[in-house]
Amino acid sequence: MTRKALVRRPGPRLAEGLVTHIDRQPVDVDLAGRQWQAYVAALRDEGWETVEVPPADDCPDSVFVEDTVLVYGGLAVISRPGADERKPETAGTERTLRGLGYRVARIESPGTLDGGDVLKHDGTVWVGLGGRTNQAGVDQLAAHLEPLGATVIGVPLTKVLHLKSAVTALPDGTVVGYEPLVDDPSVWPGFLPVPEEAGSHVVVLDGTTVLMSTSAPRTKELFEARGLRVVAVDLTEFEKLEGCVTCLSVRLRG
Ligand SMILES: NC(=O)NCCC[C@H](N)C(=O)O
Repeated sequence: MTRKALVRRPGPRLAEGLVTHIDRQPVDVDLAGRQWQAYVAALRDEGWETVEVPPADDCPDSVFVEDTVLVYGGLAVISRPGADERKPETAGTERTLRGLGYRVARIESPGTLDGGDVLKHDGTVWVGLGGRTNQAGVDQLAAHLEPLGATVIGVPLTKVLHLKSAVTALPDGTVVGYEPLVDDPSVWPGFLPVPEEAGSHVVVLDGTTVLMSTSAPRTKELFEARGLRVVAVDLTEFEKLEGCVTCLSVRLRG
């Protein structure tokens, strides 16, 4: 299996990125650049080839490349971000994925969808319906993915920015989240509560390894006790903008 990850380097306006559910804190753009380099290095060290999407420096939030697309098998569904400021970010992602040979579909108006609202595991696709993604966006995504065998399920989301700000899945499919921020944990049988908000966010690197933030040391121990290997990176400057470990890349498992 080839493992590639799309990334997009942070632009000079990063500190102006959107904040919705948390208070704005000053972002150190130089430190963010170093944290991004370390994130990319961690992916490479774990055997992922990283592919840079061309910068979109007019868009402060462009580093959060996950929001611009949803990839399922050989299909790239280009998103239509719920925040108008972020809509121009999708063009570069589309060019890059076409260049890699992906078929392309698009979420069209009046639909909106952010990639961060989409959690996939084993043919099931949960989509957070809240601030950034609307029902038309979910319906369009379902129309694109159901012919490929996926089951698409809309999930209410009110407490955080994106579904994957609340929950992600471990390699075995166990959905993890910080309960105070999850609207309805009963959506996922076997839901595993974690003790820290940043512990909700994992990127699956392989069948036994996850990437997560150093901001969740107790959750790291919990995952290690379950037999997982955890690679941890500092993401403080992106966390100040409601970003997390998932949103800085798009994982392509070819
Ligand atoms: N998928 C993600 O979790 N994306 C984070 C996006 C954060 C950005 N400041 C935004 O509000 O759109």
